[in-house]
Amino acid sequence: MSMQSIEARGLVLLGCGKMGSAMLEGWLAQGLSASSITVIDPYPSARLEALQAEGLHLNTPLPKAPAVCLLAVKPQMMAEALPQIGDLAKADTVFLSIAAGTSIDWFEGALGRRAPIIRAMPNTPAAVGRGITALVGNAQASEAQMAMAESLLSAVGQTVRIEDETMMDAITGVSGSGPAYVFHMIETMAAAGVAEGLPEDLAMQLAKATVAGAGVLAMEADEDPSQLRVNVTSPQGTTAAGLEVLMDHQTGLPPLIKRTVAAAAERSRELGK
Ligand SMILES: NC(=O)C1=CN([C@@H]2O[C@H](COP(=O)(O)OP(=O)(O)OC[C@H]3O[C@@H](n4cnc5c(N)ncnc54)[C@H](O)[C@@H]3O)[C@@H](O)[C@H]2O)C=CC1
Ligand SMILES: O=C(O)[C@@H]1CCC=N1
Repeated sequence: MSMQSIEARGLVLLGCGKMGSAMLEGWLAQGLSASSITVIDPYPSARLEALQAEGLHLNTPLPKAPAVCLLAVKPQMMAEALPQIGDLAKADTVFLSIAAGTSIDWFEGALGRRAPIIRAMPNTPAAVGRGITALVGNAQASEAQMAMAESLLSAVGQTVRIEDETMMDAITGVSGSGPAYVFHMIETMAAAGVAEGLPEDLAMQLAKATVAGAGVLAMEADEDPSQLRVNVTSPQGTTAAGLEVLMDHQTGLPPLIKRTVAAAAERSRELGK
């Protein structure tokens, strides 16, 4: 099964907030037609309402047997929201959850043990086709259904299949939440530039372009990120002076990022309880 079968059978999106809409924008940009998508959301955005003119179904009755139902409400809202799509558990529909923390076992309890369920953790760069999504399926999710979910998710970035669902907490801490850390890095670099005397606009332009450029270089270069770092660093130069602060094992980025990712992973574990 591929994007064509999703186009033909339809896709239901339960909850279309920040992450759901990031993925939706990515799919629309990839050519999935708005008319193949049904969104269920009690608080639709103006963008969703506008997409109705292009054929998107908003809070309408569901198609009988959509290829996939993406579950994208908050973990705390999932139990309340699921009855709206419960009937699809009798159809040959794959449930694809992106909810942090919420386990496959929990979904099997809610939707029935026979339902094909795939748990995924995407991130918001999906909106520009540069996301990364990890996914793992239950025993009922067939290879064809896993491949279908992968083709849907790979339309908005990279995908990686995992075998061990418990890795999802750490994955959430690294890549699910990770864009927020990087955005904060941009904010703090820009603020630091202002503190050094730059105008705000220029500092933000420099910070954004630097993070974006370094990200693309990290993806495209043959060298690994540590070598790319070395390449910037002239002996006794400016970067060496900066990195001495940033790489300090007590007060620098390594212990800070370790604690940051650990706190996010721990919250993911808590959400699963
Ligand atoms: N924001 C992110 O970067 C990421 C979020 N996630 C997961 O995606 C899910 C959604 O997160 P966000 O988009 O950030 O939250 P959000 O709050 O922006 O979106 C949730 C949407 O669900 C809707 N909703 C509330 N009750 C509903 C109901 N009963 N039926 C249908 N829709 C309902 C809300 O109106 C809202 O539009 C969460 O489970 C989160 O763990 C996963 C990866 C990254
Ligand atoms: O903050 C959250 O809980 C969600 C999951 C990963 C990113 N956002």
